[in-house]
Amino acid sequence: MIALDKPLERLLKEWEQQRLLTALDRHFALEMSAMHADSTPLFTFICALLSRQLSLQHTCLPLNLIDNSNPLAEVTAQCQLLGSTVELVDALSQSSAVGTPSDTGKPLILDGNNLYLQRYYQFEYQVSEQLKRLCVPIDVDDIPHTQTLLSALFSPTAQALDWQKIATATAFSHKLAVITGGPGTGKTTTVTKLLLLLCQQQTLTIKLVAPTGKAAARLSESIKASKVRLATELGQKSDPLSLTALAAVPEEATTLHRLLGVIPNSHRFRHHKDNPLRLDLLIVDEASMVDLPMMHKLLDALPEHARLILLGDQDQLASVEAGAVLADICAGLKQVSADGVSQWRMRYSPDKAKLLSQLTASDLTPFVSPDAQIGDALAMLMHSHRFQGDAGIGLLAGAVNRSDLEAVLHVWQQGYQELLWIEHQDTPQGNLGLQALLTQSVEHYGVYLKAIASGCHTPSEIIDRFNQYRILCAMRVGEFGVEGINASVSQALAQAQLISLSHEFYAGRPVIIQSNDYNLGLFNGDIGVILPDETNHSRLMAHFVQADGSLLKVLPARLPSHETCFAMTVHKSQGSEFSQVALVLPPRPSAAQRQLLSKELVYTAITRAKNHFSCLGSQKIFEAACAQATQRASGLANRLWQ
Ligand SMILES: Nc1ncnc2c1ncn2[C@@H]1O[C@H](COP(=O)(O)OP(=O)(O)OP(=O)(O)O)[C@@H](O)[C@H]1O
Repeated sequence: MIALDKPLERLLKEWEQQRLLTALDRHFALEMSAMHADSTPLFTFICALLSRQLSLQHTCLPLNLIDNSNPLAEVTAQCQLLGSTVELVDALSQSSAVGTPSDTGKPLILDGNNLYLQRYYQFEYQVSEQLKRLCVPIDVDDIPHTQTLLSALFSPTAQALDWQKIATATAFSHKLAVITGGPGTGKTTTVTKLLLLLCQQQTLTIKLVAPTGKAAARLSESIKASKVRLATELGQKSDPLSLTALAAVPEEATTLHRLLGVIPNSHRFRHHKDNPLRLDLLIVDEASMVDLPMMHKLLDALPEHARLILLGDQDQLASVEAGAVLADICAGLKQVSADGVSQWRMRYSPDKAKLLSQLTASDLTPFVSPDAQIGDALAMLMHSHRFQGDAGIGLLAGAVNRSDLEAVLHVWQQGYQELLWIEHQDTPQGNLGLQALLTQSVEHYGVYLKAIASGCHTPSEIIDRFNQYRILCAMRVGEFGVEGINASVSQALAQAQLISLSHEFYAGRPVIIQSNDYNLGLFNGDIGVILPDETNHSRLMAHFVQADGSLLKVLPARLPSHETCFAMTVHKSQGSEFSQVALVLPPRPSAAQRQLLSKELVYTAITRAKNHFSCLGSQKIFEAACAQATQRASGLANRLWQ
C-alpha cells in the first residue's frame, strides 16, 4: 500500500532536513513503530503524517484528504500511497495500535476516515458532548415582561431585524450562548444588556474571563464603557430597568488560567470536574483564541447548573495550539452559494424561532431549520459600529474576510487616510519599503521613548503610549520576520539616539514573554516595558500592566524567556488593539511560509488597528494571502452539527 524510493528511515531523516517534518514527527513515528511489533512502513509513515498534522494545529488526520501521489508535497515525490481510502482505513484498522472510538486503551483512534491521537480524540469527543449537554433552553417565566424589558433596552432600529436584541434574547433563554461578530459589532454592548436583564431578575455569581491578560484588560474596559453608555441611556428614560441592577453587572475580568487556578509546574488546574468553579454564569471573551485542550479543561470545570457565554470573532486566526473550536461551533451556519461565495445564515429550531420571535417582536420563521442542532445557542452580529467613521479599515477588513480581491484592490486605490500601502522595493541602496517602515517606526516609537528621556516616570502612561503603535509580522524568522524587524527597528532607534543598545536591558526596551512563569505571574504573550523604577530611578525594572490594571514589576534578570517586542507576530497580537498597526509581509516567502499567509492572518492584523493600518508588502503576496482560507482538520464541527 506504500511505495518508497528509499528505506523509510532514510526518507524520514531527509524530510526532517527539508523541514517537511519536524524532529518530533520523525521520533514519534519511529517510537510508535518500535512499540508495536506488527508495524508496517505504511503505519510508520501515517504516524509521521499524524504528528505533522498536530504540529500544524489540526486535531486529526483525515485519511480521505491525503494526496496519495505526493502525501508530503515534495518537489519530486519519493513516497506514494497505493489504494483507496477504504483500503487505507482497512489496513490501519488491522494495526494493534489503532482502536475504534470506544477503545480507550489504544494510542490511536480511527473514527470514520479521521485518525486521531487518543488524547485529541478524547478532547474533541468530550468538548462536543459537553457543549451539547449545555445546549438546552432555559424557561422564560414571564414572556410579556421580558418582552417589555428587551424593548426598553433596544430602541427600534432601521433594520428589519435587530440582531443585538435577538442575540440578547438567545442568550437569555439558553444555557449556552455563542455571540460572534467582527470588531465593533456590539458583542460587549449586547452582553452588558444581557447581564443587566439577568441581574435585574436574580443574584448571580458571574465571572468574566479572556485567554490573555491583555484581552482580559480590554474586556474590563469595554464592559465599563458599555455600562456608562447604558446608564446614560437608562437615565434618560423612565425605564422598568433599574440602575441598581446595572451597578450589579460585574466589570472585572481575569484570565482563563487564573480562573481555573494554575498549579505551578503542572498542566493541570485546581478547578476541574471534581472541584468545579464557584459561579453561575461564565463569560469567555476572545473565544477564537481558546484551543481544544483548554476548552475541554474549561468545560470540565464548569458546575452542572452554570450558564456559559462565548464571545469572539469566528473569522480571526484560530488558536495558537490545536483546534479551531469557535469556528467549528459556527461552521453549520456557513452557506456556500453556487458561485462559491460563502455567507452566514442563522439556523433555529421551530421552538427557538417561535420564542425569539415572541421575545423580540420580530419574525424569525425564515431562519427555521429542521436540523438546527447547536444553532439555537448561536447569535451572529454582522454590522460594525466601530468602522463607520474610519471606513477604510472596516472596508478593507470586510473585503479581505470575503476573499473579494476586486474589492480589496478597490479599497487600496481609494486613498483612505487611515490606510497606507508600502511596497517592497529593492534598490542598490536597499529595500526602500523597509526604510519607509523604519522611518515610520522611529516616528511612532519615538513618542514614548522621548517621554522616558524627558523624565516621565509614570509607567502606565509610558506603556499606554507604547501601545499606540505596533508592527505585526506574518513570520517569525528572516529579515522580514519578527526577529529581523526587531533587529532593524532597534538599530534605527539607536541611530536616532532614542535608545542605547550598549546593554541588554535599557530604558524603553519592550519585551514579550515566551513562557509561563506561574511564580512571577507572567504568561506567554505578556508584554512589558523596561523602565526606571518609580521609587529608585537608577534601577531598571520590567513593568507589566495586569488584567485588573495594576502594575507588576519584575527585575529584568528574573524575566522568564523573552524577546524584544517592537515587532510581534500577528498570532500573538490577538486580543490586543492598537491605534496604529503596521503589518509586514515577506517579499519572497518560501513555499512553507506561503501556506501560513492566509486571509485570517491579514484580517486579524487589520482588525487590531483602531485608527490607522499600513502594510509593507508586495501586492501579489497580499492578494495571494487574501485568496487563501485556512482549514483546520477537526471532527468537532461534524459532531456538533450532524
Ligand atoms: N446598536 C448600536 N448602535 C450604535 N452604536 C453601537 C451599537 N452597538 C454598539 N455600538 C457602538 O460600537 C462600539 C463597539 O461596540 P462593542 O464594544 O460592544 O463591540 P464589540 O463587538 O464588543 O467590539 P470588539 O470586538 O472591538 O471588542 C461602541 O462604541 C458602541 O457604543
